[in-house]
Amino acid sequence: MASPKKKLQGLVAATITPMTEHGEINFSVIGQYVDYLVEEQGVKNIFVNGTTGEGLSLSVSERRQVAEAWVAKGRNKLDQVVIHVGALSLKDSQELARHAAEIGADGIAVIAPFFLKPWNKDALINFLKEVAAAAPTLPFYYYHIPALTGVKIRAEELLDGIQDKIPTFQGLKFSDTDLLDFGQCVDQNRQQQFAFLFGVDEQLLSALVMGATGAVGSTYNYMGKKTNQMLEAFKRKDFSSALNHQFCIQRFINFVLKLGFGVSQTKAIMTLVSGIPVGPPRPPLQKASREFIDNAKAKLKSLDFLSSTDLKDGNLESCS
Ligand SMILES: CC(=O)N[C@@H]([C@@H](O)[C@H](O)[C@H](O)CO)[C@@H](O)CC(=O)C(=O)O
Repeated sequence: MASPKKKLQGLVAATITPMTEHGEINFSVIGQYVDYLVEEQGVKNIFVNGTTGEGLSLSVSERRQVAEAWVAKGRNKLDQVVIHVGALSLKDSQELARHAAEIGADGIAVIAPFFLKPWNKDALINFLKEVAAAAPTLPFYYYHIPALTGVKIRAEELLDGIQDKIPTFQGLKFSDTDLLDFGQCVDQNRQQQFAFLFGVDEQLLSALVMGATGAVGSTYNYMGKKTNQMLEAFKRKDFSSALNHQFCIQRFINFVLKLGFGVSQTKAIMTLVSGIPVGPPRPPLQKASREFIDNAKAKLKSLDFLSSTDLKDGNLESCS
């Protein structure tokens, strides 16, 4: 059975795939991006080619190159690099899984195929098992994101007996708000050393109470430091501080969600906060609007998430 160097825990940034204005992948900023995550955000684990990374909008060849770049630039800097290898074609998924093992990634994750869908647990397990078998030395994570895949099989049901079918299974990335399902995954698998990674950043504190061992998300790219403060407060059982941090994070996410928030807006915010030009998204997604960027910038400033001191004085909303 695959056993990772150490259990995947803490924050995992769902990396953005940097692109040029012409829609090509901008590999040249990936080294700078790794340094920014580690040095400025205190985030040492990454999840590559997932939702935020527009993995399903890249060709297989691009996905291989992106995975290679993150593994190479992250060497001796990052703790773990997990590659999302889910695809509609089992063959593509297996190729990407094999490739992740060849390049020395630390794990692979797979979403449910979402066009011709598996309609029951056995069909989904069968697909996942075939992908996992292509990389028998790598820890395998199931990426549960029913709102995007449309595959509603409960994670609790899927996890029941999963290691008998997929011996490399090491954990769950749970991107859903059903805390009953999440809690039951934790409760019913207490004897296992699985990683339970929550994927709804604005609700992470609730998931920590429910037993999450870590979190994968888009906002850890630029709010990792703030979220780490929440994790530290939770660890030392300072729940009042932890809640203040979560509320602060919620103030920002709630604000942008109301404006319309997705991968395009994540890319714009990352460029704004980090100064790393991660570029526009690839069609069918469209660039974030100027109006969104201006509003998000003002909100980030008012919450002290930007280094600028412009609006600091007398600002009641500040989270610092
Ligand atoms: C639907 C979606 O994109 N969810 C994000 C969250 O981090 C999300 O952006 C955040 O909670 C704000 O709503 C992650 O779960 C996605 C993710 O981890 C990934 O990019 O693979």
